[in-house]
Amino acid sequence: MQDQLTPKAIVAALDSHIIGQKEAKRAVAVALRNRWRRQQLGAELRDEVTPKNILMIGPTGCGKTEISRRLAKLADAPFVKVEATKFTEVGYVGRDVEQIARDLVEEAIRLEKERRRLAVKDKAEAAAMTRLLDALTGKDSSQATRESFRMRLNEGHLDNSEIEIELEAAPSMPFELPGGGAQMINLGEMMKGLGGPQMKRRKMNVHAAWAKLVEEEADKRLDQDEVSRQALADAEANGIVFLDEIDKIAVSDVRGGSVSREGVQRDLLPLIEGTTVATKYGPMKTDHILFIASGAFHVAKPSDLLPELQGRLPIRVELKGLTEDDFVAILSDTKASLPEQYKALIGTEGVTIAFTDDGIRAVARIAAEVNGEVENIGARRLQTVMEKLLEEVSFDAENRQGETLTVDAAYVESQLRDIARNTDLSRYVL
Ligand SMILES: Nc1ncnc2c1ncn2[C@@H]1O[C@H](COP(=O)(O)OP(=O)(O)OP(=O)(O)O)[C@@H](O)[C@H]1O
Repeated sequence: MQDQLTPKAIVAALDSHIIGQKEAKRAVAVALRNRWRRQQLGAELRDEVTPKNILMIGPTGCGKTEISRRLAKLADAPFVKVEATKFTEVGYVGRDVEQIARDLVEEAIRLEKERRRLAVKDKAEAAAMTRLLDALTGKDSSQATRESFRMRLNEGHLDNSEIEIELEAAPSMPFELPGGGAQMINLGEMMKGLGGPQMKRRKMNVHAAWAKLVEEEADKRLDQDEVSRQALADAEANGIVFLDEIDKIAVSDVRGGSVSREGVQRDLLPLIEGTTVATKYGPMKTDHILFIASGAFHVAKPSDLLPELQGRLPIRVELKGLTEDDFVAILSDTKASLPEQYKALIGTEGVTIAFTDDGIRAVARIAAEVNGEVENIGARRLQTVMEKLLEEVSFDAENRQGETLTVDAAYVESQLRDIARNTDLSRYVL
């Protein structure tokens, strides 16, 4: 799978979700491909090749996070987003930036469990069904009773019935002791030594109970040590960290109380240059994490960053502010676009929504106008505009079953024109 993710294939996949921003897409595509290329090298050279981190420069809401998140999803890579300014807040101390690496490992654990749960799904479901039937019919119930309940369960008839089931009380995963990630105790193992994990009775509906039981049975079948080992390796080799608002820590002028911006840059540096962070799953090397830093750079310039940091973000790409035409394309040409989402949601109530081309154009125009007059929040504006546009039908849908609502320019005007014209009002509503 990974070997088919050539830069062109990656860009094509990103194109179905993100309009424009060609340069940024190419940069992340090459960065991802370089990871695969590195894996093909001999061990000696492989260690020498470090990622070329990326600095994305562009206004808010133009696709910086979206490109990075989609890239991670495509590569099935662990991904975390952090606001760089978070570390300038009062109460933060230097070491806290290491939390970024720990969060990345947690994310890798989640992904690894998800992959492995799939492999044990059939067995876990069978065991969960036995426990569910025990709870519903009693352990000694006849085969016939169990069969009839099994059928009703499978058909979903019992989904909303309340049931009491026994679930593990303590999580069977290692936890961290205060004062250091390297020390750890495996609570699950300790519990086993004491005669198995503690169970706790809980009431919930059958639907929720089924999900919990399957998860518990799947986790029992996972080798937790193996999960930790794989996840750690995955975070080290494939992790992607998105560092937002890097421009806001570019000028070292904050005094009095909060951590200075330059201080935060200095703290981040070892993480980006490559260091080892103690996590509860073991030490993690950060050398090969891909960092994508991003910012609008309206005031500060990339050259205001510490020289060492500039050197660690060698690939610079500029993303453009989005225009009305881009908004039309975002609404019409992306996968699972907002209009498609609303159509499907309202469709569940038996109401059909039909967007016409001039309706879409009108939404795009209003979004662009409000961005120009109030504040430019990029494509995020489309969400507030669409929400307001369809507020009435969203609320009323149950009384309009069988109807078709045509969203054309006239309808958009009627719903939004007054608000859009009134700058004060649109400041609050759109
Ligand atoms: N070029 C684009 N094509 C399609 N959708 C976009 C585009 N740019 C932004 N969006 C949509 O707008 C929303 C916000 O975008 P995103 O989170 O990428 O902003 P950003 O550029 O990272 O801004 P910030 O720096 O403020 O986080 C997302 O829901 C995204 O889907």
